[in-house]
Amino acid sequence: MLFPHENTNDQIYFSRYECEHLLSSHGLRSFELDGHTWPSIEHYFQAMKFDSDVLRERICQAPTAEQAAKIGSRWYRRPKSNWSKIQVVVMTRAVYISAKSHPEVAAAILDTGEKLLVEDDSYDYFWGCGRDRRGENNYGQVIMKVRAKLLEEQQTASTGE
Ligand SMILES: Nc1c(N[C@@H]2O[C@H](COP(=O)(O)O)[C@@H](O)[C@H]2O)[nH]c(=O)[nH]c1=O
Repeated sequence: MLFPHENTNDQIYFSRYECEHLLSSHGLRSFELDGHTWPSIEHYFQAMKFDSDVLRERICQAPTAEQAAKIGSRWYRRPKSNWSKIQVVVMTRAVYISAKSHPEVAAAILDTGEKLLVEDDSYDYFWGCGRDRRGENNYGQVIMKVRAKLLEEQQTASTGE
């Protein structure tokens, strides 16, 4: 059986929905960004789909990331027109700021070393790897991008540059 996650020496499979996992976007670890306090990465990401302050505020107030995702779901309302172009950058910002606000998140990301990080979602071929593992894995890519930046910052700090 392929699922659940197959972790090996060089790859880590994880789910962004597992709130307790430090690489998850659903964990309730608040951070400040763009003048608001966001309860989770998912809250910020969903709110940024829309220009309406009312809708953003509603998403920000959702008690769980799952509820924030439901309000922002493309099944209910269409995101702003440039969303598909900016969504990965928005997610990257949220993951980076979350890591800078929560040392345990930064440590968990850095702890993955050079391993390939794969968001394990049978249904999502965009953020995850999809059922056949051929998906784009954009969420895994985002975490790896943030990991490279955190590592660079750590190395700069230790060499005193
Ligand atoms: N964002 C995206 C997809 N996202 C799909 O829609 C679901 C909700 O998306 P999101 O709002 O991004 O979390 C997500 O779980 C995934 O299945 N799919 C695609 O082909 N292309 C995209 O650009």
